Amino acid sequence: MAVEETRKGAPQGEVPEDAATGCPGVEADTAGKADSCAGCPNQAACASGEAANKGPDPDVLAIARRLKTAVKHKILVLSGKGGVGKSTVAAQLSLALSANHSLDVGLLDVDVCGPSAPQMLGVSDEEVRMSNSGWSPVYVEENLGVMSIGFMLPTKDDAIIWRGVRKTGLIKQFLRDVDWGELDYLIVDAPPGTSDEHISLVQMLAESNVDGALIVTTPQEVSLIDVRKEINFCRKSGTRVLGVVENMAGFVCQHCQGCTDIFFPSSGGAERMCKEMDVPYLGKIPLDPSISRAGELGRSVFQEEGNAASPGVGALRKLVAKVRVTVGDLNKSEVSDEKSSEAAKVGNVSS
Ligand SMILES: Nc1ncnc2c1ncn2[C@@H]1O[C@H](COP(=O)(O)OP(=O)(O)OP(=O)(O)O)[C@@H](O)[C@H]1O
Repeated sequence: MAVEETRKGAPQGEVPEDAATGCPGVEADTAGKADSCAGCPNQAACASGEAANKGPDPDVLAIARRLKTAVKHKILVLSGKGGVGKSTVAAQLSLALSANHSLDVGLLDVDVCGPSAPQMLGVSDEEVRMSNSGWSPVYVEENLGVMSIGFMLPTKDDAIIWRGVRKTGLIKQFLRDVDWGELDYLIVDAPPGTSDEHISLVQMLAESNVDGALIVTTPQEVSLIDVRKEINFCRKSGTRVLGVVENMAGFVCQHCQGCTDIFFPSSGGAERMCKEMDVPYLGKIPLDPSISRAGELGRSVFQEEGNAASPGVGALRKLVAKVRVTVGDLNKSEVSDEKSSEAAKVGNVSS
């Protein structure tokens, strides 16, 4: 039915068999970019021009030249809903990886409406510089660079009131024009949801060998509903789901050690949803004051004094190791060695 409707609206021969309802046709200027293209299996091929044999989009190729081989692992950090801790996970993952001085790490914050990486990495007063080879990231450490639209706003309180096209244009520029050099990891903090910017991000990276997406949720059904959509979006766009991490899952009282579910998992939480949707579950991170304090102060939660025993830190540490195993940077035996190595606790195992 959907395909029939589609075919009525587009010139003969231009609509793929499995096209989504409202397909504008593979030759159209809006091919792969129209609202109706969201979730269509041909979206990336149409957007790149491949479906119409127009040849791939030159920007997609330019991004691939920059990132495909120079950056070993590219991980998108996604969430269905805002405020679930996506930027916190992206920032702490970057900080934890870069604690291993043999790893070069970049954090690209393309959450254009709520850029928080500069604050979470403690570099909000820095400015981005332009060089002959592109924009230079701001360096938190010698082996940790960050790029965010937050650096380009005149003041911290300025809002970005841009239409979708301009936002997606900026994301494209960030992917194409930031000179990261060689990296072991590029962590991309994406906008929440499955918005236009989000779709463009995946399209723009279509030729860059992205490892996959790490999806952050809270235990509540309101967040899980959106995560299911996010997982379906990943499937349709050919993005591997590296796993789902359940953030803010319980609060452990520092006085009595009792655990309270602040965000009640009414439908069984993320673990059950992962089983139902057949995607990896990467574990829980509790609500932990040491995590929010580290984010506020722009520091690594792993290196803050007195945090070693806090439940959130242990959970984040396990997550970092699981992510490294999932992308093939560590094997499981190296992870078990981690338990006896203090340095390895922040993912500091030679790769
Ligand atoms: N496990 C946690 N324990 C304590 N505080 C947390 C935890 N995770 C996140 N937070 C806090 O929750 C707030 C929201 O987190 P964050 O900004 O990372 O969410 P987000 O999903 O990136 O939001 P947005 O999509 O709106 O950018 C922050 O103040 C952060 O410090």
